[in-house]
Amino acid sequence: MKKKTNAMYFSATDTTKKIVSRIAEKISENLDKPSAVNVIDFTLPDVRKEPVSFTKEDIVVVGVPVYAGRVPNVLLKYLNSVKGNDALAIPVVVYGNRNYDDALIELRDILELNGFKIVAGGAFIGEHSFSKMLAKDRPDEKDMDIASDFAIRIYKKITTQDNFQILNVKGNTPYRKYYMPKNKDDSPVDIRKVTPKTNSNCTDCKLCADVCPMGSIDREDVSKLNGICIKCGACIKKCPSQAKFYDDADYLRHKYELEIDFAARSEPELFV
Ligand SMILES: Cc1cc2nc3c(=O)[nH]c(=O)nc-3n(C[C@H](O)[C@H](O)[C@H](O)COP(=O)(O)O)c2cc1C
Repeated sequence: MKKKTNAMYFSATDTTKKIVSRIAEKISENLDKPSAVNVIDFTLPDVRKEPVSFTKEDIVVVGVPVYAGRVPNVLLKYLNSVKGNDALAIPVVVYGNRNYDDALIELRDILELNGFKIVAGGAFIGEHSFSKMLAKDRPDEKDMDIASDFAIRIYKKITTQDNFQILNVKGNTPYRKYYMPKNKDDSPVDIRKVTPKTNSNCTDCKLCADVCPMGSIDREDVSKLNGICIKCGACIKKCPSQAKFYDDADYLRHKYELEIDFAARSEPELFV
């Protein structure tokens, strides 16, 4: 089969990257003439300035993390600009063990509207961006095995079918509103304005500025922000000196509540 496999993802703390890469590699391995997977990692802002288009020879595994139960809104402009031209697509969302709500159905719809044919979709679990406890170290080996089996089912579907009808996935239409955390009085709180602080462990290595998906961390003074913070966790989790942290009371309360309320393990859900 003359198809080219692509892994396309946004992944601030690498959980989405792991799942999407495994699925794409396994599909590619199973093709008659496996070629290296083409990677489009659109985590950093410069990559999102480049136009992307595919052809009907492409299979594209597209992954995003779930933010507030939806596709991260900061990615909508870029995702809407990708041209499918009848390429086959596999939408994948990765969430932090709370819920993926309407993220998968939203990603499916975006890709479909962009001219992709949807073969299958999946929701996987990754360590929560806000926490080192919630879904700790996921995706783990069990998740990766499920991703591999999913890829084999996708490969079989692609090789036995050429007409892809609308794929049913879990989620509501119209989509529900962006999920909002609650404060101690049970009122919704907006944590969008929360920004990371920098402590004296900082060695000024600039890694945080390099990995910020919004390009917001000032390279001259890494304790300053020149743009928005999406709370993606990249600067916090990737800092080699544990110099970045959040101290906002509502944010910390939300993180603690998630760790307690969603401690029970969720499993991936696949739609083929
Ligand atoms: C702003 C924000 C909102 C999030 N909202 C949700 C959510 O609604 N449900 C959930 O289970 N996880 C949520 N998460 C956690 C991420 O979906 C999860 O940790 C994911 O694995 C991160 O992917 P990445 O490692 O590729 O960045 C959220 C994370 C962030 C940063």
